[in-house]
Amino acid sequence: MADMAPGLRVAVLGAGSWGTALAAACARGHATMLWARRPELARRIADTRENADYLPGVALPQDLRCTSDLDDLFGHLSGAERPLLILGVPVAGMEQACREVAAGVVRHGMGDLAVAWTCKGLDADTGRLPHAIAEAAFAGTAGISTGVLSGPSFAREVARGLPVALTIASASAELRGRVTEALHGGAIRVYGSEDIVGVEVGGAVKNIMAIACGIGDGLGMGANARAALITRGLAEMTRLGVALGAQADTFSGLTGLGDLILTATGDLSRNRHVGLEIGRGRSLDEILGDMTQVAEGVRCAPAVRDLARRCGIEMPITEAVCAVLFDRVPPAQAVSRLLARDPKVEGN
Ligand SMILES: NC(=O)c1ccc[n+]([C@@H]2O[C@H](COP(=O)([O-])OP(=O)(O)OC[C@H]3O[C@@H](n4cnc5c(N)ncnc54)[C@H](O)[C@@H]3O)[C@@H](O)[C@H]2O)c1
Ligand SMILES: O=P(O)(O)OC[C@H](O)CO
Repeated sequence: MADMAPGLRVAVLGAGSWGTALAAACARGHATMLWARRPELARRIADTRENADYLPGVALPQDLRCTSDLDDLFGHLSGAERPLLILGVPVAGMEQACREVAAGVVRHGMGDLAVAWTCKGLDADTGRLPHAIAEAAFAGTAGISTGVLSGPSFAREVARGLPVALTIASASAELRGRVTEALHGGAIRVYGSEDIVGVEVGGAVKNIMAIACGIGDGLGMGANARAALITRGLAEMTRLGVALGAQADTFSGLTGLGDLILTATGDLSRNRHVGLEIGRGRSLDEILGDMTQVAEGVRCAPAVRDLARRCGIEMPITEAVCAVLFDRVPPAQAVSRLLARDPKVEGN
């Protein structure tokens, strides 16, 4: 196919709901290849033009190529003037994906590759943000520039061509330019940022707040409680982010408040769904057992809580979510504990 921007070629690693939606969006203007971990899924997508496991009912562009062979993916990218690789894997797959990327770059002798990840969370074992995982995995491999793509975006809506605004954060203007060219246009707007830490902290913490709001709604706590959780959740997110070096105003943008509102109130959210079901009285094991897609906030909540404790940052809603999910504290009791905290000055 003819590229709208000659020289830009895109690959997406990870054929879950978000990777598939992004690959479909990129394929409308640029030569794009999607990599699925399971060969059987890659074959089915190529044959049927549908990812029935993750985006059933969505017709994928005819031009989108699909593979399960990483060498196909790097072959597709390595001949390009301006190659862009988008990582569509969850945070649990980030380290392995980055290692595969570093090995592929070396194997294919690539001197330039822009890599943008899309996961929203932090490493459940180490508390590292995604950029720290990438930095470690890419150390010693020349030519890789990096960034994080985030913002309020349900995959299913993007796949249907509904309007969305995203943010690409990177120190590299060239990388921000490639991601913008790959996605901006039609129903998609892409904004740039240099605040990688702020964008990553927003993405990780909003999932926990969506679980909290889901719990509140599942308990029937009402709209006032939901607004309070969103607002105080934003305060928690901002405190942690600023302590880690983020800019405070990033949290009033798309990847902070924007994504928090979407995920905490939108019923397409998997994290909100977990909270709703907990509030209605189901157990976490039962809920997760019924889900085929990832709810990043569940694994991420204890890591955020522990990181905040190490930084001396108060995150009472995050603490409450962890207590309900993992310490068997009844949701109503966790709410009572939150309400019983000492009065304080707003803004702190
Ligand atoms: N779905 C959305 O609306 C959306 C939007 C923006 C960002 N995100 C973020 O994108 C990331 C991916 O989410 P998703 O919605 O596509 O998830 P998903 O559950 O739909 O799909 C996950 C994909 O990653 C693969 N995967 C799972 N664990 C893996 C591992 N350990 N190593 C390699 N691959 C692995 C799965 O096979 C699957 O292809 C998450 O961090 C999510 O928060 C999702
Ligand atoms: O379904 P969730 O809760 O993972 O949210 C999806 C996106 O992150 C919303 O921006």
